[in-house]
Amino acid sequence: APKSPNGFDNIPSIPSLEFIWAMFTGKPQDEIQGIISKVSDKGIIKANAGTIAFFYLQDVEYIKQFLTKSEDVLPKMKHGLGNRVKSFYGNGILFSNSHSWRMQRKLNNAAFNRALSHDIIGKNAFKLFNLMDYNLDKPINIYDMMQRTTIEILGQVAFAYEFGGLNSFEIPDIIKSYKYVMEQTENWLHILFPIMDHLPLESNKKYQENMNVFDNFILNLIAQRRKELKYQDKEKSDTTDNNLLSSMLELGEKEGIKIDSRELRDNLVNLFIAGHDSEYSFYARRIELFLPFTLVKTLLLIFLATSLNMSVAIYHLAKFPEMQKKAREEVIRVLGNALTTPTSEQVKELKYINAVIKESLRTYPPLAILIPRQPNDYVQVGPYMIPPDSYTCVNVWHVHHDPNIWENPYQFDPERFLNGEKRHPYSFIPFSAGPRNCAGQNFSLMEQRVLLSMILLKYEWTLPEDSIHKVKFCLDSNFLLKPKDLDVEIQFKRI
Ligand code: HEM
Repeated sequence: APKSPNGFDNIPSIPSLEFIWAMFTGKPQDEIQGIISKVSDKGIIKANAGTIAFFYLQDVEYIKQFLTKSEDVLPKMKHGLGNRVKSFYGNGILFSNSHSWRMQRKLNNAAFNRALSHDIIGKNAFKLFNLMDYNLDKPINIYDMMQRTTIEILGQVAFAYEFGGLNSFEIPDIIKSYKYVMEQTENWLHILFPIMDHLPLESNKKYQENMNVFDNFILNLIAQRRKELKYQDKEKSDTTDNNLLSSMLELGEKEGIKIDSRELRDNLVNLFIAGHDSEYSFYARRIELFLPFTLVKTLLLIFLATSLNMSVAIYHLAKFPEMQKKAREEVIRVLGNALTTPTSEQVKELKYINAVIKESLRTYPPLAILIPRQPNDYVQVGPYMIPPDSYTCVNVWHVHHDPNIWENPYQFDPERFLNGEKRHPYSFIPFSAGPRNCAGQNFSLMEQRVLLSMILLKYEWTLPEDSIHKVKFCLDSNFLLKPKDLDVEIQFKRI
C-alpha cells in the first residue's frame, strides 16, 4: 500500500528512554501520562517500546473516527501472552475477532438486557453491611470489600451461583482456585519461556489441578442450567430464572446459534474477569516489563474496573465531606431514611450520585488506555495514515484530563456533569465506544448507583489521618489502574 504524504513519519514520538524507564520501573499511570503530554498535546503520538511502535490517539475527533470503524477493519490485537493465557482466556469475547466475536456479542447484549437485577445487588449490599459491621472499630480496606461484593453479584447475575465471599472474611475455595490460575496465567517466566509449561514442576501440576477445578466448575454450571431450561415450563421462561448464563443458552437455542460448551465457557470466563478483580499487581508488573505492555492492561483493567471505581468514589466522598453530605441528602430525598434497595425509577433520580460515579470514571478511568487494535489495512484518522498491523491504542486518560475539554482537569468535581455544559460526545469514554464498547456498561453503572446509595444510607465515613492517599488517590503499577498497595482504608461509622 502507498505511504501517504501525511503518513505516520510525521507523528511526534515520545523520547524512548524516559518512557521505557518509566514503564520498566512501574511508574503509575498519572506519571506516565505526564511524560507523554510533555512531548506533545497533538492528537496522535508514537511510542517506541523496543522494536515495537505503538500509536496513541488522544484527539476526540480522531478517536471517534477510529472507534466507529467496523470491527473487520480494526480487529483487537491477537494476544501473545503465552499458552496459559490462551488456554485460560480462550476465544472469549474480549479478545476474539470476526465471526466468533459477533456471535458472542449478540448473545451477550441480549442476555445482559435481561439479567439486570436490582434485587441481587441489594441482597448482596446487606451481606456486605453484615461483614462491615463486625469491623467498624478500625479502618476497612474498601477496595477489598468492593472486590468481594462485585464478584458475588457477578456470580449471581451471570450464573445464579453464590460464591460466599461475603459470608465471612474467609476466601471461598473456588475463588482461591480461580485466583491461583489467574496469577499463574500471568507468570512471566512461563510467558517468556513457554517450554516451562512442559517441565515436570510441582507448580505446573498445581496449575493444571486448579485449572481443572475451575473449568469443571463452569462446565457443571452450564450443564446444570441447561437441564433446568429443558424442564422449565416454556410459557414461564421469561419470568423465571433470569441469570445471564440461562438467558444465553436459551437465546442461543431460539436463534439457532450453535454454541458449544467450550465456546460458552470461554465467554463466561471473560465475563467473570470483567466483573471483579484479584491480587494481580505482582505478576502484572513483571509482564509489563517484557511484553507489549498495553495488552496486559486489558486483562488487568477489565477485572479491576468496577471495584476500583467504587473505591475512587468512596474515597473522594471521604475527602470532601460536603459532597458526601450532598449525596446522602439526595438519597434520603429519593429513598427516605430506611435502608432499602432503590428501584430502577429511583436510581434514575439519583442525579448527584450518578455525577459522582461519572466524575470518578473521568478522573481515574479504570482502563486508561484501551487494548491495542491492529488495523488490517492503512486506516486514516484526521490527516494521518496508520499503517496496517501497528499497535494502535486510544488514550482515554489523556482525553479525560485534557484542559481544552475539562476545566481544572485534576480537580474532582461532580458538578461538571450537572451543569449542562456541552462537550464532544467522545470527551468521556471510560467504557470505550463504537462496536467494541463495554458490554457491561449499563450493568456496572446500575450496580454502582445502587451500592453507593445504600452505603450512603447506612454509613458515614472519613479518610484515616495516616491514609497513604491523604494528598491524592495514589495508583499502583503503570497501565491498569489500581490503588497503591491494593489498599484504600476508610473509617466507617453507622448512621
Ligand atoms: C467500571 C466498570 C467498567 C469499565 C470502566 C469497563 C470498561 C471497558 C472498556 C473500556 C472496554 C473496551 C476494551 C477495549 O476495547 O480495550 C470494555 C469491554 C468489555 N467489558 Fe467492560 N468495563 C467495566 C465493567 C464491566 C463489567 C461489570 C462487565 C461484565 C460483567 C464488563 C464486560 C465487558 C465485556 C464483555 C467487554 C468486551 C466487549 C467486546 O469486545 O465486544 N465490563 N469494558
